[in-house]
Amino acid sequence: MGEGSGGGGTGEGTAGGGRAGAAADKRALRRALLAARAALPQEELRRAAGAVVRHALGLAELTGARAVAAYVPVGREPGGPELLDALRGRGVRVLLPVLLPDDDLDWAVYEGPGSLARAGRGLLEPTGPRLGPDAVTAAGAVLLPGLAVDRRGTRLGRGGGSYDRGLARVESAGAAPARVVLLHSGELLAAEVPAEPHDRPVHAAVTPEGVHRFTA
Ligand SMILES: Nc1nc2c(c(=O)[nH]1)N(C=O)[C@@H](CNc1ccc(C(=O)N[C@@H](CCC(=O)O)C(=O)O)cc1)CN2
Ligand SMILES: Nc1ncnc2c1ncn2[C@@H]1O[C@H](COP(=O)(O)OP(=O)(O)OP(=O)(O)O)[C@@H](O)[C@H]1O
Repeated sequence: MGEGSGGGGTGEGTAGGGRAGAAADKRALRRALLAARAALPQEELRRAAGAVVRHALGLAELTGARAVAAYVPVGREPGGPELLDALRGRGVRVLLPVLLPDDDLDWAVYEGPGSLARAGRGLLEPTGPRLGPDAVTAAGAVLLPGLAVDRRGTRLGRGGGSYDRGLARVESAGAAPARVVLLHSGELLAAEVPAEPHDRPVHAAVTPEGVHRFTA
């Protein structure tokens, strides 16, 4: 069933339905989206951060969730750390990812701004006890990073397959938390994001404009 070892490979880059085609198309789309993020003015980033946090905190999907898997936005990612503090202030157990050497994710509980430390790749990660990769299965909702989503809810991530693996564990455990991606304006695409069999669509996307829900 595999697509060969390690996922790299040569001879891709041409359009066409195969999986190598989708992976190459994802890489090209990622580059374009990162370039667009890099061009966003500081003022827009500030405005977007506040609006995304506000809309995210209003999500019905988060009401009643005792644990929420989230992440610490870094660089030009939408949202801000206030989201984590606000959730924690509601008594929610906020789980944050710790990137493992193979790009899989471990998880630890968010214990406040002082409990984060700089890690590789510009990330801010929790310093508390690691709960193991299966800890994400306890989340009642998952807030995901992403670069874009299409109208079907297909999400484009950073390319590590980290969240794809986490969501596969969640599914194997029989859990079905809401999956919500946080994005900038313009990252809700009219064009389709190339989908691969391992991709799990999100239920909603939060942008500075508001919440967009997808029907499965
Ligand atoms: N804030 C945040 N945390 C997260 C993720 C994420 O996307 N955002 N991840 C989602 O899976 C995992 C980390 N995966 C990552 C994969 C690639 C790069 C990356 O390409 N970094 C650039 C430098 C940062 C930049 O874009 O400026 C690099 O290494 O060149 C970063 C994180 C877990 N934690
Ligand atoms: N459940 C899984 N188990 C193992 N590898 C996986 C799984 N899901 C995806 N992968 C691998 O991860 C790699 C990256 O996948 P993809 O480009 O879809 O990542 P992404 O969705 O952009 O990243 P992320 O999930 O971290 O946001 C692919 O090579 C894929 O085969």
